[in-house]
Amino acid sequence: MTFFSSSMAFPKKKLQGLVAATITPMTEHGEINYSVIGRYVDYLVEEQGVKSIFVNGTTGEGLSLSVSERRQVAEEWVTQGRNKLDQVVIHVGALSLKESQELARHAAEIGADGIAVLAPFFLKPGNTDVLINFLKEVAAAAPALPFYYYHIPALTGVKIRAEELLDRIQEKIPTFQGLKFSDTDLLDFGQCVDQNRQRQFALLFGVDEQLLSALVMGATGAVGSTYNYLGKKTNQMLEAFERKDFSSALNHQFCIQRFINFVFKLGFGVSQTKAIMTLVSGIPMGPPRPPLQKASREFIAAAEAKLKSLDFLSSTDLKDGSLESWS
Ligand SMILES: CC(=O)N[C@@H]([C@@H](O)[C@H](O)[C@H](O)CO)[C@@H](O)CC(=O)C(=O)O
Repeated sequence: MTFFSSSMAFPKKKLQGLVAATITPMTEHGEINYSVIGRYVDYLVEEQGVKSIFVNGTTGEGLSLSVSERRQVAEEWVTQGRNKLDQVVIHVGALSLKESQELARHAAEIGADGIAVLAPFFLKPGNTDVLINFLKEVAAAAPALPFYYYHIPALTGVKIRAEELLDRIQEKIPTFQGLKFSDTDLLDFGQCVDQNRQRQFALLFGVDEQLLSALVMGATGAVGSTYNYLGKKTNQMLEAFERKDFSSALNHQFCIQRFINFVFKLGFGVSQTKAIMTLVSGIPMGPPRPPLQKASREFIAAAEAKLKSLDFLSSTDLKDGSLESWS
């Protein structure tokens, strides 16, 4: 899956376009349901036009899985995605440096296209250099894999600005390839773009409801949870933006916002993402892992009605994901 340029031992295939932050499907008993991952890959590619994935991140409940589960999930996505997906990036961040390194080595062994790491969020790095040194140790465990920093300050509580990190990380981590920027601070994001004049790094935006603003600012791609089921719609927005039809792009973004705003008011997170994906794709995603709780029937009914009213879902699209099968 990876291209090597002749002058460098380092893979340079750019991660771009929409990247789905994959859900980890589970059985009703809370075990990982590996059996549906093949179908999930086909769904992303054929129905949503999404050809790259970000595995074991926030949406994938990566930090709620054991190391052995994370390895198996990564392996299944790489295996099922072979010759179908453009890029499979594995999130290998963990509180333990050793675990993170093990996962990074494993990602390299199985032929993943890149790794991403978030800031350790319990005993936190106190400043930018300390954070970069931690990331460097992980990156060094997979010296041939592109490395991405996963910036998600609202969840990690690590408020180090991405533009400061970008400024210093390049000389410390030779495999550094870019950022996944999951924050609404467009000043910080804009300053990252401003520094990236040669466009050598991938600057991937991670707030789906604000993607158009980030595209204007210079995002080179996007990673998010809604691309699992709104990938087709978001791709239409990207196409409109590409052809400089900003009024259509804005209409698409507003339509996506109407849905996200609606579910936000009901309470939206990984559990609800699992339920919506089950509903839209017909592929059972199962419950989340505790402490997260399964989305309620009321949430599903309301989300289903909204998806239909926005034309994101027709009655004929509903398969076994419909509310009738929701227990
Ligand atoms: C906090 C959070 O889960 N953010 C999502 C967004 O895609 C988010 O679900 C979306 O913008 C709706 O708010 C992604 O940035 C997370 C992500 O890419 C991941 O699962 O690793």
